[in-house]
Amino acid sequence: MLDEIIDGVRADLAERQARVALDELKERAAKAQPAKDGVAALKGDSVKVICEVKRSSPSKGALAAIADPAGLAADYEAGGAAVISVLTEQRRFGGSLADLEAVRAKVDIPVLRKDFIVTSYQLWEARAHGADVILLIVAALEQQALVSLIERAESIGLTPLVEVHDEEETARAVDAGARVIGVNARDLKTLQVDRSNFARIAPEIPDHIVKIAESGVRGPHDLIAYANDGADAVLVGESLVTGRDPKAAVADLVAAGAHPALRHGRD
Ligand SMILES: O=C(O)c1ccccc1NCC(=O)[C@H](O)[C@H](O)COP(=O)(O)O
Repeated sequence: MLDEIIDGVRADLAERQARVALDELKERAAKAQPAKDGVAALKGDSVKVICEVKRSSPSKGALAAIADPAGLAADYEAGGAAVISVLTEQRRFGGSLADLEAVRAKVDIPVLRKDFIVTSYQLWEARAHGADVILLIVAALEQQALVSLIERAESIGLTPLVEVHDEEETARAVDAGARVIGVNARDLKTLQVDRSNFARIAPEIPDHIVKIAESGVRGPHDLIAYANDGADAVLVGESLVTGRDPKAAVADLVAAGAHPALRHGRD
């Protein structure tokens, strides 16, 4: 699945690279408002909530039309989201850089470009379109590429969220210098969600690194379970975009994440 997605990403990327020169992106990035600090947004007494703009997915197909991604992001922000995640991959997730730019223009909190990043060109694209945080998927990158993308992202002000699925990828993320690691519960081969991944892998992540539990959060009970296993933040897509009231759903998650009982061990 990952290879198939990345083949499509590379084809779309080649088309954009033929249209937009790297120097032009760098000029746009220089004019963008300075990147917000993703690490600061994800740390604190409470468990933070990253809310995703997600139209469709390989595992579920169409989820929600989302005619107004910026309006949805504004609802997420009003509900108390710490970061907005915008899927910009087009073929499987129905996203775009235009979505990223619209969301950036609407909200004040950091925005994550969630995509399958394989070259530094995509980092400049992310910055030029207003992203503050970018996703790097360990399974999609050789170690040298991972190290250099983390360094390049940091050098242009982006916070890399480094995504892992198992212990080996976690060791690679730590060695590469990740400051934020996301453990994705969704297996990239079977697309099945196994929430117990986080509890197994979190102890391998050093304390100074921000820990994010990604995928499969259906409501406050899943946030609480992830928090009890050491999550500093959760990343939520499907349950928010398919629910009736995203703002209220985010507020419920944020309230659960702020419960004093979860503070034990986080101070
Ligand atoms: O969502 C998928 O089907 C998927 C398949 C292959 C690679 C990535 C995929 N999703 C990206 C994500 O990581 C999720 O959108 C994100 O963690 C939110 O998950 P959820 O709350 O379960 O929608």
